[in-house]
Amino acid sequence: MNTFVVETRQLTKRYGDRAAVKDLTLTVERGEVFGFLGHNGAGKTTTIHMLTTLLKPTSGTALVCGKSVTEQSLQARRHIGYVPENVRLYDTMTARANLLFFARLSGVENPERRIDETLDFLECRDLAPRLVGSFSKGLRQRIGLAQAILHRPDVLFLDEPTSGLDPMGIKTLRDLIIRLNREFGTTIFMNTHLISEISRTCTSIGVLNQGELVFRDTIDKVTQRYGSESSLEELYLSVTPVQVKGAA
Ligand SMILES: Nc1ncnc2c1ncn2[C@@H]1O[C@H](COP(=O)(O)OP(=O)(O)OP(=O)(O)O)[C@@H](O)[C@H]1O
Repeated sequence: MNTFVVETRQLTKRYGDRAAVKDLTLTVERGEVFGFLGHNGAGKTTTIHMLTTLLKPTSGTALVCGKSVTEQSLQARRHIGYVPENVRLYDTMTARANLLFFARLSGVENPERRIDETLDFLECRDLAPRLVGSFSKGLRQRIGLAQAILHRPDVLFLDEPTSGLDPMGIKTLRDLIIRLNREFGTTIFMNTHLISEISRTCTSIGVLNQGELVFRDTIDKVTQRYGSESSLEELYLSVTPVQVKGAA
């Protein structure tokens, strides 16, 4: 049986004559916590948008749980949860009303019960009656995460999930991601530019540089070969050389 949850072949997105993502061939296996690392503008968000069916690739193919994100986007979406960098919620509604709205949109059965179970899992049932407009970034993120897993997706995509969070918020989110992976078996695909997050949370890593995949391995192998977190940083910098504008 094919164990790949994400499988891309020469996936490319061009804007004019510039490739934001170029010939990306990548697989992520079921159960992995995959960290997708790269400088600002490397093409990480563009990749996630293509994989979550939000953006049409220029060329190449991408399957999520065996479903093409272009030809079978509705089927693919059933397997996908997505937490964008800035979670979009209705500020004038309570957390529960937001979740009910999304649960009904995605056809979740017994939505009230599922919302309670999800909020309990995320240890934030107390947020349910509160207006989302009053929430800190960390609490919005938590409700965004609840929304993304209401339908129990096979794979959860997170775009820079720790951006703007304080150290406690980062730790809470990290623990939740790890629990989600261990207890629900959810495969995680996480964009980040924080090497510390990769080494603490991920089981495997891919590095994107100027739209191209320049490194892919498991964290175990990386640690065996390169040792500590500072060596991981050296590895990252060595595969993502800074391009100086105007240089030959
Ligand atoms: N709609 C668009 N039109 C033109 N260029 C775009 C568009 N969206 C993204 N790009 C360009 O594509 C490249 C990749 O952008 P992307 O947002 O995917 O990078 P990223 O790795 O997610 O960066 P960051 O960490 O800053 O979010 C950048 O050069 C960006 O300017």
